[in-house]
Amino acid sequence: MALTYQVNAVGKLDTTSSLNPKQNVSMTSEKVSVLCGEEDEALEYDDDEYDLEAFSDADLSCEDRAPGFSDSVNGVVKPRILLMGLRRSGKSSIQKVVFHKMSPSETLFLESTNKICREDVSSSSFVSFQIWDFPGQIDFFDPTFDYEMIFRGTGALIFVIDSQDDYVEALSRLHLTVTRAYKVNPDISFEVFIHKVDGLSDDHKIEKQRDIHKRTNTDLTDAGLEQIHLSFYLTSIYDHSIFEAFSKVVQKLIPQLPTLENLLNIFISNSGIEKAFLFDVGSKIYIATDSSPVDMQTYELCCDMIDVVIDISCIYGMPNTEAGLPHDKDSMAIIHLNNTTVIYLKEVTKFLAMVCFLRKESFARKGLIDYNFHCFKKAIQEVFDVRVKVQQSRKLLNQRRWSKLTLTSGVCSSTH
Ligand SMILES: Nc1nc2c(ncn2[C@@H]2O[C@H](COP(=O)(O)OP(=O)(O)OP(=O)(O)O)[C@@H](O)[C@H]2O)c(=O)[nH]1
Repeated sequence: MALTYQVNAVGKLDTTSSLNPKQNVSMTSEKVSVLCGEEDEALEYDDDEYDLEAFSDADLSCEDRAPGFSDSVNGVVKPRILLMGLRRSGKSSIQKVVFHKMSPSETLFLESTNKICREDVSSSSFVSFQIWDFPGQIDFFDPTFDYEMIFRGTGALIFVIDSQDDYVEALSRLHLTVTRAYKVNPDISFEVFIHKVDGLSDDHKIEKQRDIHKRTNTDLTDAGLEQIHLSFYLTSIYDHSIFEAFSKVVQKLIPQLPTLENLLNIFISNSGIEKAFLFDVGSKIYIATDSSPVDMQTYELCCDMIDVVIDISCIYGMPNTEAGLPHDKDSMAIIHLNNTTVIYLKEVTKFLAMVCFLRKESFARKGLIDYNFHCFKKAIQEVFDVRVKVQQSRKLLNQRRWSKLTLTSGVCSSTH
């Protein structure tokens, strides 16, 4: 099923900021060399030839069971993102809004979390991780809480601070959490969400961020741990800031990020495109963008476009029985804004979509853009292929290790 529609939207987008798509471009794949910038004609090709779906799967489920390490047995070790913070700081709301499409007002009725809630997020081969939502009252000194085991397999630790509340206690908890986690695993990226900023004025937000930043760094320096780096984000579930912040956290866990960025740089510089994002459609997390700066307004427009595409697909699209989605890898959408900007969305896989910003004049060369997009898709498939191969060999290795272990323990028990 291919969805093609055009929406004339009235909106104002500042596209005057100079974007320099050519910076930091380097060839990463042989296939990329086929991207062309001179030709201006539509080229025919068979899009179905490259079936990226074979490498994608969707699994979004909240599990109440106790955390375990079964994934490493399968060879697929998903990076873990921990959501920590004081009670009622907004941890579960963040998870529900970003990954379950819960409307922000519904979070008012969320019950307090009383045990660790683990959730697998695998929207595509690139977006694959686990989120562990911790109850606010977790006690590190409780002997039943094995924090070493938890921090050892963690990729990112998000600490949520309620900015509308007094944050003195939250800061001492943050310090305790970060120092403990760092001692167990210095590779964790520490992310601090200064949350619920929707109730604050712009000046107030900046002031709070500066104050929190200063206090945490002073505490770390006093403890002789100034090498720990914390990243700060101002977030709210009532706007796009939470999606943007989560995008940045997830990007740090994607080892192929530099390759994806290079591919996007090459794609836009050869297609007359000003900005391109690679989105995980389900969560509206962007997993990569070109090297030009991201402004919030552009990101919000992308999110709005994805919402429009999903809504129209749900109403008019035929459900894809295989994945249960109303859109598929051939879906695309074009929105013309009234300031000569065009937003072009094209699905890369069932779960990933590219959203591009370009001027009307550049869009006249749609044939060239589509051809370059086709090459981009091929190059991405190569990156997927490498990843799949690595995972398969890891799986094989682990299976061998396990069968050896079982054999040894079997021999031991029979000799007793
Ligand atoms: N104004 C505002 N309120 C928020 C925001 N995020 C969450 N909340 C509210 O904060 C309250 C607590 O949210 P929860 O998600 O249950 O908090 P929690 O950290 O999971 O709480 P525990 O499970 O007790 O640890 C709810 O009433 C939410 O509606 C936000 O960005 N802005």
